[in-house]
Amino acid sequence: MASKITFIGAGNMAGAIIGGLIESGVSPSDITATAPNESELAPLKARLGIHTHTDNSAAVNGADVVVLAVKPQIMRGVCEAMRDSVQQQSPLVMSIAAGLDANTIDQWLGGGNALVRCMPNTPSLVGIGASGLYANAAVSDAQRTLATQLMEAVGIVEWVEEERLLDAVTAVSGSAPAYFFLMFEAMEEAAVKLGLPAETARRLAIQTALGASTMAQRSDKDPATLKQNVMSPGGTTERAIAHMEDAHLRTIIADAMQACAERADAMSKELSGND
Ligand SMILES: NC(=O)C1=CN([C@@H]2O[C@H](COP(=O)(O)OP(=O)(O)OC[C@H]3O[C@@H](n4cnc5c(N)ncnc54)[C@H](O)[C@@H]3O)[C@@H](O)[C@H]2O)C=CC1
Ligand SMILES: O=C(O)[C@@H]1CCC=N1
Repeated sequence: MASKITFIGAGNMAGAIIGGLIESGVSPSDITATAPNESELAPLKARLGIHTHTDNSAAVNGADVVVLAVKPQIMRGVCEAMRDSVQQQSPLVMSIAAGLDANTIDQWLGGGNALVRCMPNTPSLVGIGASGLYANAAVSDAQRTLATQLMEAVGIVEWVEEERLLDAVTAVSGSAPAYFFLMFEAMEEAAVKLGLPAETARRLAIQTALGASTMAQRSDKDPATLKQNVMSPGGTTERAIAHMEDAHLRTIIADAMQACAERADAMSKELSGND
């Protein structure tokens, strides 16, 4: 992928994707990242060897892809300030912001832009990301391929043909690393109560999640069958799972994901001025 990629914003998510891209063989010299302060950029430049800039408009010059990686709440100001550069350069614009619709961002950038919305997640940092992508009508087949290549460098990619489905992607993968981290916290706390040292409990819980994920990915059996295979009749797992079902864990997860998707939709309306 010999394309010049500029990241507007150099925080958690941009850092995760940049780290993954370099890990996958993209040359650091093809990557630029921006932030308002040199103090935030200097460690990134030193660690990864990428170009950095505090001027967004200047950083857009020469870019084939511009990844918008600032917080949704400041996206409007950031886009409007670099509108002229984007219009002149006509790069593929990729927004990773939660809940900001493609049309709104396109308008903030002057209109007529080829725009891909992407919902990534932080495991992109270790090359095991999961991203949902949506393209507006101005995106060419070649640009779709480029967006796919970019995000496949840091994990798996699923395209959605309806933009509203990105809210569901946010609920199932964008925000979801945090659900699993919560699970690790809870399992560690519970194991400590059962007498294990915290460090031992953490290592066992994390390794078990990795093992379960890897098994689920490689197996031709569905998760329900894999679960059943752990549950000996009258045994220990059956008791634990019964507790989770009785406590309505499925409903808790469904409600949490519904709240997540609704928040993405509400943010979009608030920030585009359509609420
Ligand atoms: N953190 C996550 O797990 C995920 C985040 N996202 C989206 O990614 C975007 C970024 O989120 P995070 O990386 O978590 O935020 P962050 O706060 O870590 O990073 C934001 C970056 O924007 C920079 N910035 C602020 N003002 C700027 C300006 N005027 N010009 C250029 N850069 C500027 C900051 O210096 C910082 O580097 C958000 O829109 C969020 O919705 C999407 C999926 C997952
Ligand atoms: O919490 C958020 O708003 C962002 C979007 C998905 C993950 N983090």
